[in-house]
Amino acid sequence: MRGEKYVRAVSDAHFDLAAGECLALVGESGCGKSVLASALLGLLPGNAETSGSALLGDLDLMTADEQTLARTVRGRRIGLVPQSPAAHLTPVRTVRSQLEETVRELTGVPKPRSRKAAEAAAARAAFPADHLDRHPHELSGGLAQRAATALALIGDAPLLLADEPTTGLDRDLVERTVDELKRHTGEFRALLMITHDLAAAERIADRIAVMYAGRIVEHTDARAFFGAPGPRHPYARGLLDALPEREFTPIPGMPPELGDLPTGCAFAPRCDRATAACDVLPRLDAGVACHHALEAQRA
Ligand SMILES: Nc1ncnc2c1ncn2[C@@H]1O[C@H](COP(=O)(O)OP(=O)(O)OP(=O)(O)O)[C@@H](O)[C@H]1O
Ligand code: NI
Repeated sequence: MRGEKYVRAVSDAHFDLAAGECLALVGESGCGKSVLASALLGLLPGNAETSGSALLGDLDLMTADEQTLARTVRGRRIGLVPQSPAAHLTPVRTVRSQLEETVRELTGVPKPRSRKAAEAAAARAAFPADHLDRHPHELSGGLAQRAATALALIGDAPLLLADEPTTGLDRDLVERTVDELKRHTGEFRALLMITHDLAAAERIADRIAVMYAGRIVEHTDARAFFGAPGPRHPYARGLLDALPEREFTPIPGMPPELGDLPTGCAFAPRCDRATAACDVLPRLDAGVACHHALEAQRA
């Protein structure tokens, strides 16, 4: 940023994802979820700096050049359901023409047959056929979301990256959309779903990674997280307890500024279990980045 200032949007993120698996990445607004997704696709803004590696098969996405990413990765090896579909769709062209072009480009279906294939792609994402000839600005948020999902599924990519794929959708459509993503993932593809919607995550995720202030603070089996023994990190527990169908108690305070993070645990100022030990940054160990949670586990 200007004036030699740095924003640490994502730090020490580490996870793997196998074919047939769904990992849900959850955490509140601004914690770094979309930055992580953009980094995997080589779509970070020009001033961003990255280090580390992200292997997709043998290809390191962090060091791959733009041509490789553009020609072989985006759409083909990683399908993206973008966070802001209205901004992602081309404003001056109809949904139909964008779907048809994507079908021809990614699947090699020739022009005469691309119309039918585009309609099938729309139907997969529950995008209504009678809206295909509309432009993006003529769509509601939920319809733009479905158009973006339809586009993301066309390339049959082995990894699907869905950034808030259910924003703006009603509950039954949320369920329908995540079920379709899960069905599409099947045995042979992997799904990384970024979401605020813990109910959607519970419905389809095998594993949950909880992010706070740019770090993954808990990474665990979804069944253990939503059922027993439940979340172990105090922040993750707070997220679940904040749900209306649970205790409906919000986490007090606000997340920190990522440009001005404490050296220790970033959640400590909001945590009722914080002690002097939390001045030392807890690393993710046995799936949780909290000194107290680890202690409780060892006891
Ligand atoms: N282009 C940018 N320039 C500077 N800082 C940025 C930029 N994009 C993101 N950030 C920083 O990275 C942080 C994480 O942003 P990100 O979009 O990943 O959050 P998120 O977890 O996806 O939130 P949301 O749930 O609202 O989409 C932001 O809080 C912001 O400080
Ligand atoms: Ni985001």
